[in-house]
Amino acid sequence: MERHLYTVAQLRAIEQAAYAGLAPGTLMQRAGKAASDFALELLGDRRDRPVLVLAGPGNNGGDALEAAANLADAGVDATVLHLPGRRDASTETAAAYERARAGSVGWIDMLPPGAEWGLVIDGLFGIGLERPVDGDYREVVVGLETIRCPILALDVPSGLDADTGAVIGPDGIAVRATHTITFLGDKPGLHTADGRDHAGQVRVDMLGVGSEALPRATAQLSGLPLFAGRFTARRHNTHKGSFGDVAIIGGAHGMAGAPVLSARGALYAGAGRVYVAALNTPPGYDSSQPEIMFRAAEDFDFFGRTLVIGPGMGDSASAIRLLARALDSDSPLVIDADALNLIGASPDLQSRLAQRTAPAVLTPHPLEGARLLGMTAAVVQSDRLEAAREMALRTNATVILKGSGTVIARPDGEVLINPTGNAGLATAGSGDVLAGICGALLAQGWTGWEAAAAATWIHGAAADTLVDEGVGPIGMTAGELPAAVRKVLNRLVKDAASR
Ligand SMILES: NC(=O)C1=CN([C@@H]2O[C@H](COP(=O)(O)OP(=O)(O)OC[C@H]3O[C@@H](n4cnc5c(N)ncnc54)[C@H](O)[C@@H]3O)[C@@H](O)[C@H]2O)[C@@H](O)CC1
Ligand SMILES: Nc1ncnc2c1ncn2[C@@H]1O[C@H](COP(=O)(O)OP(=O)(O)O)[C@@H](O)[C@H]1O
Ligand SMILES: [K+]
Repeated sequence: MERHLYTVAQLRAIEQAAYAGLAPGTLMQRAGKAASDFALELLGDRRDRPVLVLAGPGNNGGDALEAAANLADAGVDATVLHLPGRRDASTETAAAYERARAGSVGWIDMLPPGAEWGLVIDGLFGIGLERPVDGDYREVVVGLETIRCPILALDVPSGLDADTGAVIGPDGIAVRATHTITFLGDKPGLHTADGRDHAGQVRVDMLGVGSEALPRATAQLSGLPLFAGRFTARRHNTHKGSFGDVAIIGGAHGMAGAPVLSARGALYAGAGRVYVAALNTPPGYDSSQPEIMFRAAEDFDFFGRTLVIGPGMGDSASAIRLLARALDSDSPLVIDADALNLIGASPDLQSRLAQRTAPAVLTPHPLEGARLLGMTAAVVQSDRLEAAREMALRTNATVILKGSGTVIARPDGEVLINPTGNAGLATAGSGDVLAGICGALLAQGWTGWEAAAAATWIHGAAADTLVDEGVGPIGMTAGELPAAVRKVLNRLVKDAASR
């Protein structure tokens, strides 16, 4: 249940249904209690430090007022910066205000410059945000940028769109929280686009609402339960043919490195045999990875092989011919980089792709995705889930829309958001490695959906391991990923065996 991600429309329905069976104010009191408990946990043994509580005009502000009253009752020095707006508050929020007023909470109406806080609680706006944060609200959010203490956002960091993870407005601003406690179900916007930077660590509190009251979520956070069953120990009586052939098709003149990175990704993710089918005259061998076999792409037989097409492939007539041949083949296919751009520009290639029956996984970054959809990258980024769904529907393929909080979509509209990975991956070639890992999993018999979900998760987890070891995020290179991927994979298999 905690993996499920709900839209604002779904959350409103959950909220209404829950409301009907409870005394007025119950949900807000529960939200306030969950928030103050988390705040006390974050303060730890620094409970003597003052806490600033930002309370906005709506029910998110009501949650904040409940939390402030609870903290004051617990002996914490809690100060509320109250920005109630012009509309009347809801009955619950008005009650929360009265409660906070009656207690020992302090009140201010602007951020005192230079004040130091042990914790800030952001209850300006939640899922009711209607427009960019401006005026006094904006001033407060700007003021928070210089405050050095944990910031706990209630429900959603104020200014962030809970559905998309985009900061609202062309020149928008949103609170950058270190932690978010989110109510009645997790939200996609906390995990993709700007979401990861603004939400920090996310905790979900269902406010006592049981899973029977929840609608079916079409989005969820990706994670091991979705594919852990695939991690089985290798049998002894196997050979290289048991683990599939992967061929990377790419490497036009001057771009020979890209398919080699994909090939290493495939090799370290367990493919039995790995080829680079190069468009340009292939090198004899790769001295640092002599296991990779090089062939000329035009003469290469695709039959019985999993293909990763696109890395460093260019847009020559030969590239287009090879792509058409790959699309028409029965081989499982990962389509990356230049191959995506070629498909975006050709209705003929688009229809060949849509007619395939063997698995196809597309791995666009936002600009490649924009070319596929005939829009700008900014529009793709403004709603990554919708863009990925649209691409999957149009191409009849599994789509991995890369970037912070990679979105994986399939044609029936189901989406996953990947929680692993970090900005160390923002370096040339890391996408090539991802395509190779995905190819290796397809070659080992995984479905497109499982391969896409697991490849993305493992790729991100490998990067997280490297950061833990001090190898990044700054200066992490794509070439360092494959060995880390191998470690992650073997650990997963070992963990699965010991369960
Ligand atoms: N209604 C319920 O049953 C519950 C609601 N909860 C909280 O209530 C929140 C939703 O409450 P609301 O629907 O009142 O929405 P919000 O509290 O997010 O904000 C809506 C209010 O802010 C104003 N507003 C929106 N954008 C603005 C902007 N950019 N500048 C200035 N004013 C702006 C609106 O006119 C409205 O008055 C949730 O996020 C959650 O925190 C929780 O207490 C749980 C239960
Ligand atoms: N800031 C980031 N946080 C998490 N993952 C990232 C970030 N930046 C890039 N990535 C990941 O790194 C990879 C980059 O792929 P891509 O843009 O195709 O690069 P290239 O074509 O150079 O290999 C993708 O898997 C993407 O999701
Ligand atoms: K908030």
